[in-house]
Amino acid sequence: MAEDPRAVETMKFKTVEIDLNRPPVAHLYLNLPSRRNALSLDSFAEISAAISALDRHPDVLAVVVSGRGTQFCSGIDLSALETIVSSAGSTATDPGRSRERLRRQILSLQAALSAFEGCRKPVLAAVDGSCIGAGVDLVSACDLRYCTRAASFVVKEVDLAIAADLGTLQRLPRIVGYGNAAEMALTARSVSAAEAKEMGLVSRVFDSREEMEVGVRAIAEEICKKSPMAVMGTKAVLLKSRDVSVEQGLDYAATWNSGMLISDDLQEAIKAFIQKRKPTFAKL
Ligand SMILES: CC/C=C\C=C\CC(=O)SCCNC(=O)CCNC(=O)[C@H](O)C(C)(C)COP(=O)(O)OP(=O)(O)OC[C@H]1O[C@@H](n2cnc3c(N)ncnc32)[C@H](O)[C@@H]1OP(=O)(O)O
Repeated sequence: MAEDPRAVETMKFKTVEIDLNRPPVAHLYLNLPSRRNALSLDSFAEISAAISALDRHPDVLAVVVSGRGTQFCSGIDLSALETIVSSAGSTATDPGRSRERLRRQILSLQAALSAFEGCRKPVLAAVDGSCIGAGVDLVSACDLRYCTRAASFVVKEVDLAIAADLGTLQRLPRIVGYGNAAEMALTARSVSAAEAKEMGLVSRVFDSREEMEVGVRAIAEEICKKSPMAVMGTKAVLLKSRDVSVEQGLDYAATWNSGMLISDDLQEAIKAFIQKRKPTFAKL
C-alpha cells in the first residue's frame, strides 16, 4: 500500500516536535530540553522518521531544525552510548557477531543523520547554545547553518576516546576546510559563533534566538518561492558534485537537467520574466 504523504501530521514523537503550522516551511525541534537535547536511540529513530515524512509531505518545501530549551544539542545521550558499547562488549555471544551488530548499529545512527542530506528539500539548521558531538554531526548533514551569538560548536568525541563516526569527519572538512575541521576534531575545543562564521560553518550569526527564528524562516520562505524542481536539483547536484571530480559532477548535472528541464517550471519562469510578474510553481 502507498504511504500516506501527510502521515507526519498524525505521527507521535517523544524526542522531537514538528511544527507544520506555517507551510511551506516545516520546523523540526529537538525536544528533550531537560537533557539538553541529548540524542537517545529514540531520537535517532524519530529524526529519521520525521525527516522522511517531511520529505513526502506535499505542502512542505523546506525544513528548519532547532532545539527546544537552552542548548541546541548536547551530543549523543551518554547512557545510550554506554548501552551501545556495553552490549557490543558482551561475552555472551560470538565476538565477531557482536562486533558486526555494533557496526550495523553505527551505520543505522549514521543513516538517521544522513536523512537530512537525503531529504529532497533544503534543511536549515538554526543553532542557539551548545552544539556538541553528535550535534555537529547533525548540523554538518544540513544544507545551511545559522546560529546566535550565544552558540558554540564542539567536536567533542576525541575527549570521550571516540573517533567521530556519524558524519562530522566526512562532511565538516568540506564545509570549513580540512585544517579547521582537523583542528576542531583533534582538540575538541569550543568554537564560538564568530569563529564559526569566519570559517564558514554558519552563514550568518543572529543577535538573539528570536531574531534567528524570524531570520532563518525568512530565508527558508525565500527559497520556497523558487521552483521546487530547481531547488531539489540544486541540492542533489551540489551534494553529488561535493563528492566526485568536476568532470563527474558536470556529467551528473547534464544527466539531471536532461531529465528535469522538461518540467513546467522552466516555461513558467521564462513567461513570468517576460510578463514582468512573479512566477508561481506547483508543489513537488
Ligand atoms: C557510536 C557512537 C556514536 C555517536 C557518538 C557521539 C559522540 C558525542 O556526541 S560526544 C559528545 C557527548 N556530549 C557531551 O560530552 C556533552 C555533555 N553535556 C554537557 O557538557 C552539558 O550538559 C552542556 C550541554 C554543556 C549543558 O550544560 P548545562 O546547561 O549546565 O546542563 P547540565 O546541568 O550539564 O545538564 C542538564 C541535564 O542534562 C543531562 N545531559 C546533558 N548532556 C547529556 C548527554 N549528552 N547525555 C545524557 N545526559 C545529558 C545532564 O546529565 C543533566 O541531567 P540531570 O539529571 O539534570 O543532572
